[in-house]
Amino acid sequence: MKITQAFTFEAAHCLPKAPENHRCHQMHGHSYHVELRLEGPVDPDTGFVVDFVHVEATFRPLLQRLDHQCLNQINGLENPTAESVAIWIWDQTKPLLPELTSVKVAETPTCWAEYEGQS
Ligand SMILES: Nc1nc2c(c(=O)[nH]1)N=C([C@H](O)[C@H](O)COP(=O)(O)OP(=O)(O)OP(=O)(O)O)CN2
Ligand SMILES: [Zn+2]
Repeated sequence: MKITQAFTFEAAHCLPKAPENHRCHQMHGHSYHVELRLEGPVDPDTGFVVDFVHVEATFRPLLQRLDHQCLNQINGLENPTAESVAIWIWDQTKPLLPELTSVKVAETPTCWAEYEGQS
């Protein structure tokens, strides 16, 4: 069974490795949309794969590190593409939520990166 929980945060970023004439080279902001997907058997007692309340409580401290921040100033996010934000979230969340199978990070409703580990 797959379950997904969605979160949002507001943040500024620039992409220093993009060419200077690239529109994302300059500082700008996004309303980021994050989806955490978890997979596992449904516990016959609770009816849950993992309690959404537990997922939210586990992810909240990481979300607070991102929300209303300049992502470039966060360790490991010096080049904060959607891809690198997804990997950063995965690396810190997977040890806490072993059932995690995918992290999706959308900068806009039409652009996102999805990371499933090790690629
Ligand atoms: N593969 C990637 N390509 C780009 C990334 C990325 O993270 N991974 N990021 C950007 C910029 O952050 C850019 O802001 C992305 O948004 P954009 O497509 O430009 O959409 P905007 O909302 O900023 O602009 P619109 O006016 O809505 O088009 C670029 N590429
Ligand atoms: Zn951007």
